[in-house]
Amino acid sequence: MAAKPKLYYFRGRGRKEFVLWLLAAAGVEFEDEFFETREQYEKLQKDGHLHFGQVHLVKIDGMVLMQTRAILGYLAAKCDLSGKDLKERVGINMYTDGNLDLMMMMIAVAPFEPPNKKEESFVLVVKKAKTHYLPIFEKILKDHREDFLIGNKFSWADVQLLEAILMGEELDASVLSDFPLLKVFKHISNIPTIKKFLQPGSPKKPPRDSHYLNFEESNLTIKYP
Ligand SMILES: N[C@@H](CCC(=O)N[C@@H](CS)C(=O)NCC(=O)O)C(=O)O
Repeated sequence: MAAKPKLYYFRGRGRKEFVLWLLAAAGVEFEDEFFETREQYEKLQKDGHLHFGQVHLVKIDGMVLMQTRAILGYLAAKCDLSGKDLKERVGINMYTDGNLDLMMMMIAVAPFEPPNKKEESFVLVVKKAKTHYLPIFEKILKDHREDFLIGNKFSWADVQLLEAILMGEELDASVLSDFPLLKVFKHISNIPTIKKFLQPGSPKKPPRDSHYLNFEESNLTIKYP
């Protein structure tokens, strides 16, 4: 990759996290820019950079990219993590899209519930993960009989599944207890690029804390379609 991609987002775990994971797993260096104030974000809007008025935004290869799935699709293809042909690519897209639904509940829905509903919402997300999403991925691995979700090569679908598993374990350490194949799959966290990303001090963001939530709630018109 020629120049380093530059990522623009708020300081905290959100949609950009998926992009961070993908680039980190691919071993691509990037620059991580944060907005600390509403004004910095509005400046991007005023300068006409945000087509749909929202972030995140990635500058790469002379382009300014927006929209999570589009950005991820481009980066995955560029980093050779999107399968060997169109059939593998559409399989990867199906798995990653399904998985994004789960992760969005964890990072963009439950944390923003009012205090009296937050805990209940996290419990519900964990339940959904255990009863719906993880059984699906367990079955995919069982039927596919490979170390990876698609083909026999590490792909963007694997990166995202590991991300979702670790996010789930932050909420419930025993989330994988009924999923033996997912437990084995989790060993991909030993891939050197991923291992590095999981070390303290990497660009990986912690779950949204109350300070960051307060910032978002008072500064942003958060819309999560
Ligand atoms: N469809 C867009 C949604 C982007 C989005 O909802 N961005 C939020 C942060 S995750 C945002 O910019 N919120 C600020 C606002 O709307 O004022 C994508 O996938 O990138």
